[in-house]
Amino acid sequence: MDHAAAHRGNGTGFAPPVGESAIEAHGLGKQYRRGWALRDVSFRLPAGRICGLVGPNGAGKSTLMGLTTHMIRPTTGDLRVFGAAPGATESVLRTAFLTQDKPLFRRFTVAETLRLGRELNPQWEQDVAEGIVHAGQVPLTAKIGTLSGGQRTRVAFALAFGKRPDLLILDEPMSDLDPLVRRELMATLTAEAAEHGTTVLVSSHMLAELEYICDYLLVIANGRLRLAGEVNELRAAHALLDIPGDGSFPAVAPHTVIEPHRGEGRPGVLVRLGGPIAYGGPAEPPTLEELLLAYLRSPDAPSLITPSARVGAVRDIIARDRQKAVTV
Ligand SMILES: Nc1ncnc2c1ncn2[C@@H]1O[C@H](COP(=O)(O)OP(=O)(O)OP(=O)(O)O)[C@@H](O)[C@H]1O
Repeated sequence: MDHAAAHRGNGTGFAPPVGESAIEAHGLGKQYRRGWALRDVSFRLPAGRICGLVGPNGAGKSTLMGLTTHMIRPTTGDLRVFGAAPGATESVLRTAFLTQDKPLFRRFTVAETLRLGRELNPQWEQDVAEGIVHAGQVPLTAKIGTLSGGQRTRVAFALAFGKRPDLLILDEPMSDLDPLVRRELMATLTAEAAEHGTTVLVSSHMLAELEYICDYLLVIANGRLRLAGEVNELRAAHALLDIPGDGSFPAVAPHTVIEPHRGEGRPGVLVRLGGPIAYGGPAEPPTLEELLLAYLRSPDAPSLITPSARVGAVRDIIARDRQKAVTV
């Protein structure tokens, strides 16, 4: 699923060409009194991708989203949204952020909430926002405070989509939705993203659902980046082999064992491939869920960043910015 191919911008005049970075982080870190929430994180998220952000509780996912939306300032490093600082007007206009707590004014009606969205956002699309609200039979006259948690989430989704952002950031958006509504809103998400080339960064603990919507992936554990890149490339870089997981089997030599004992019925050992598979037994690519579970269970596994997710050295970025400043 390459949403970049479908990109046609949002009429803001900021439409990213194919190949542009939606997010670029260089040596990004955030330190609190208790320690580092995020440390030395460098990656790029190409525009037009739907990217899952995965990691255990406390891994640093919300911190990364907060840094991307200028709600948190970095301790080290640098982050750009479509080439601009997160607090710059260009980035703010192009980004919508749906937080875990989805703050809405409880005394406003749904219609008033959407009106506020329209007044605050120059690119507002009332039809899109109302369509999402109507699909859930949420009355426009109802006060936000009287809605169920799931209905409030739907209104928050309508606000985020109505803004018609180039970058949509969703922090565990689906956790309070019933399975049917989750499916419906995921279908809305993928259809909107494909039609408008929206880049989506979505954090979730629901691994099977991420498989359904994501074509790109960032995995964080203990504040550090473990995996980054296209789902297909990351899956293809691994295999499930039917060998002993203790490294005693000679064929494991060029490969790195990520998880030795999965115990889930499929061939036993998940390896990162280091060369051709040189044994006659079964070798299957892992599903996205199997890959994610293996990395979540093995937080010390070496990191893997595919070429499209790699960034240049910070000095290249500084040189590029200087060049921009000269040519503008
Ligand atoms: N304002 C803060 N002050 C101090 N520590 C913080 C603050 N915010 C986050 N942290 C710490 O930073 C680390 C990363 O937290 P973060 O909320 O980014 O994790 P997360 O991956 O989003 O977790 P979850 O899946 O539980 O939502 C945690 O150890 C957390 O306790």
